[in-house]
Amino acid sequence: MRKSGRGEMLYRLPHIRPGQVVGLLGGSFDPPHAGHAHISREALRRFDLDQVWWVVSPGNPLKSRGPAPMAQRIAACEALIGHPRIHVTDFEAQAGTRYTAETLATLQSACPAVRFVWLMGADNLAQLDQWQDWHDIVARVPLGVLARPGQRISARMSKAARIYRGQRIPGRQSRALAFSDAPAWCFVNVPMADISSTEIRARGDWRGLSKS
Ligand SMILES: Nc1ncnc2c1ncn2[C@@H]1O[C@H](COP(=O)(O)OP(=O)(O)OP(=O)(O)O)[C@@H](O)[C@H]1O
Ligand SMILES: O=C(O)c1ccc[n+]([C@@H]2O[C@H](COP(=O)([O-])O)[C@@H](O)[C@H]2O)c1
Repeated sequence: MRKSGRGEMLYRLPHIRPGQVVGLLGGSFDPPHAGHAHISREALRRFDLDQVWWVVSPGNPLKSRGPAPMAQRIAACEALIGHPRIHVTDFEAQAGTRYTAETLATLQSACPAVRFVWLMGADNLAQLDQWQDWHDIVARVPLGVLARPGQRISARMSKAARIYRGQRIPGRQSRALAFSDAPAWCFVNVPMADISSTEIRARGDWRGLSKS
């Protein structure tokens, strides 16, 4: 990250044109897996996005276990993706943000002409009310929620889903989400990929250098 002549922060970000729509998939990616790639491809199509950015988190504020080093996770994401409209960013490390509300505020001021949608699996919607300033997140960007095995009911019954039930866009209108004013959210019933980073770590297939 550098400063421009006028003192603005200049971040290294994937190339994007004014007016385009970016879906942000925040995650630990410890490690990245086919489920991340699958929901990103589905999100591009179902929410009519121009790009998806994988926002690799320096560390989820709700997880006590530290992830593998950032450089290792970024390299694994880049090796896995192989899609021209899905990109990886270490934006949170550059900006020094950890909480999503802060990340979104910083990103929106860095890219005022870009439309952002926050993407998440259904498990994250179920926990959203525990995130810092979560009402601010919902007020800032539309939320695109993708089905995840075993999480459909908990997501639908979640506090966030109940409080914002009037702002839900039906799945059949998912292509309207990005151009809807926040608060707006949409749950899409995509084919599900039964895979998680936890399972891969448990199998010992990821030589993360993380501390437990
Ligand atoms: N198989 C999947 N189906 C749907 N959503 C998923 C899937 N895997 C990950 N996601 C979503 O991707 C985002 C980033 O997930 P994350 O990097 O934490 O992977 P994870 O597999 O959930 O990891 P862990 O098992 O360590 O919690 C989250 O919004 C999560 O809900
Ligand atoms: O802002 C918060 O309080 C917050 C709490 C939990 C998770 N998040 C974000 O949610 C995304 C998914 O996290 P994870 O670890 O489940 O992959 C990632 O971008 C985290 O930074 C954010």
